[in-house]
Amino acid sequence: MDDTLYTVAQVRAIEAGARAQLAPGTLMRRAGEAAARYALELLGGRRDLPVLLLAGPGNNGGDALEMAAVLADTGIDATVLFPPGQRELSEEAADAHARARAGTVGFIDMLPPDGEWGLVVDGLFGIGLARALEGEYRDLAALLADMRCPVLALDVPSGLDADTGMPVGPDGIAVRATHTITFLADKPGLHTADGRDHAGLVRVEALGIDPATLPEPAARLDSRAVFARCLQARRHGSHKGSYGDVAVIGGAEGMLGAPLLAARAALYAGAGRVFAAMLGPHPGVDSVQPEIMFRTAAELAFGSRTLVLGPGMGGSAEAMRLLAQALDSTNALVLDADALNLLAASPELMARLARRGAGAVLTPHPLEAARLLGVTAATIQADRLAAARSLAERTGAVVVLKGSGTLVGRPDGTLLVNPTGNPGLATGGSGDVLAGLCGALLAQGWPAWEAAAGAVWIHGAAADWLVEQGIGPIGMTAGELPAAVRAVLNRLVREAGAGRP
Ligand SMILES: NC(=O)C1=CN([C@@H]2O[C@H](COP(=O)(O)OP(=O)(O)OC[C@H]3O[C@@H](n4cnc5c(N)ncnc54)[C@H](OP(=O)(O)O)[C@@H]3O)[C@@H](O)[C@H]2O)[C@@H](O)CC1
Ligand SMILES: Nc1ncnc2c1ncn2[C@@H]1O[C@H](COP(=O)(O)OP(=O)(O)O)[C@@H](O)[C@H]1O
Ligand SMILES: [K+]
Repeated sequence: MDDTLYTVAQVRAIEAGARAQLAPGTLMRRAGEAAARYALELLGGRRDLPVLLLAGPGNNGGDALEMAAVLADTGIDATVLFPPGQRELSEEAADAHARARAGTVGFIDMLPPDGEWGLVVDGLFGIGLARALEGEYRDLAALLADMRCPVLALDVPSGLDADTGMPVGPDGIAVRATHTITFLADKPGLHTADGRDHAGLVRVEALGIDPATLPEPAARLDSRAVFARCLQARRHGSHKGSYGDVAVIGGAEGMLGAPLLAARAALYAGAGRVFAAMLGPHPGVDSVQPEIMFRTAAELAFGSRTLVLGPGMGGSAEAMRLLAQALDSTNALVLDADALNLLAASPELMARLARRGAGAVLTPHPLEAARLLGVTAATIQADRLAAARSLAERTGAVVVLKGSGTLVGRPDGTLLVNPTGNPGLATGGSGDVLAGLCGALLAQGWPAWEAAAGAVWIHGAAADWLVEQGIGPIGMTAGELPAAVRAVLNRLVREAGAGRP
């Protein structure tokens, strides 16, 4: 699988290199042909339905014109909406325009109110969008939201920043496509922040460029390949001590649920022994999950346990002391929730974390990340990749920046964008499950990078599996995730070992 993601600047450089080797117009022709093939696939047996193509003033519009010409040649009723007042077309877009005009493509300059289409194609703007959509382009993008047919975006949904996954410009809007065919290489903004809502299903069309000639990507999609080497089948000659201990430290008064969810997730993800070390009053046993061993946090011996600090931990002096002790230890750490808020409030604790070196995974959601970087959550979301990079660099830890298209970053700048998961996870406690799962993988000997990448991917895949069974996205609960995590993890291990007797 090609999992590489390139920034707009990188794609421009790749494009320039390719152009130098090819006859003028070749890339646009290939883009139009590939998009037309995809359109036919999306139409399936309904080739009698008309296709509407919106063509903008730049080369994205040129792709749409080229595509319209190809579709018309195959007998499709293709209509191009080419808003009036277009500026001068590039030479290749002008050629595409002439080809479309020469065939049976219909041209309109306003959207008919009662038009019924089998497919609408968004070829308004691609990677050349320089400012927020305005005027008629903004109106057209908004109208596409009401289409009852598939909407195929060419290269990038118009209005979306392909680097960040956010609409371009303050108060900007972007087309919401059901499908995107993106050219030359995949782009991070199609997979994170608002990107998944705007891009829909993403297909990459390399336009004949050999992927082997591409430079090092800005980021990659998270996939099982990242953590495959850690997917080990269990040995008969093993015991609970072989799979590590996880201690979840949290649970200040009135906040027992969060550490319990993390502890259950650790258990279902295969940790040998799981402790819940509570700062506040706590029961002696979890009657649903009696395997969890309760301790009072002050009495917990860290030993060589993997520590998951933060779920429901609060901001007391004791919480701060435990965090400082954990940071000074050599134990593998997952820092979540209140542990992150304490870190954000204390330059001294941040310095200890940075001094610590490897072995810590931080799992902030955007607001926690904002506190850590001293900015707003909106600033984090405006460029999630930059935020994840900066946090990993400043803390020296592996950073998981949560939310749709979760990012996993490490201090050397390596970045993953997670493609699994769904909005069923937008429910209280799902982050606690992620922290516990990550702790269990660390306890079983996975290095921090693989544990973070694996936990994020598996957590999302578990939620996807629940949705497939009708359990969510609406009403999915965090408590349902651990068993789904277990199912996914066992499947991955089975598949990794396939072929072995
Ligand atoms: N990369 C590749 O290899 C290949 C790329 N190809 C295709 O080319 C696309 C990139 O083409 P592109 O550079 O012409 O940019 P594009 O997105 O069409 O828009 C730029 C135009 O819009 C204008 N403009 C900008 N913002 C505006 C706004 N808010 N409101 C109004 N106008 C605005 C801007 O003019 P400006 O006013 O800024 O001077 C300019 O005229 C790429 O996404 C892909 O589809 C393929 O053909 C083959 C291979
Ligand atoms: N819309 C979404 N799509 C995909 N994943 C999501 C979405 N919303 C939340 N998540 C995931 O759910 C988890 C929520 O974590 P967090 O915000 O810490 O919640 P809590 O504190 O309630 O546990 C994270 O792993 C996040 O990436
Ligand atoms: K587009």
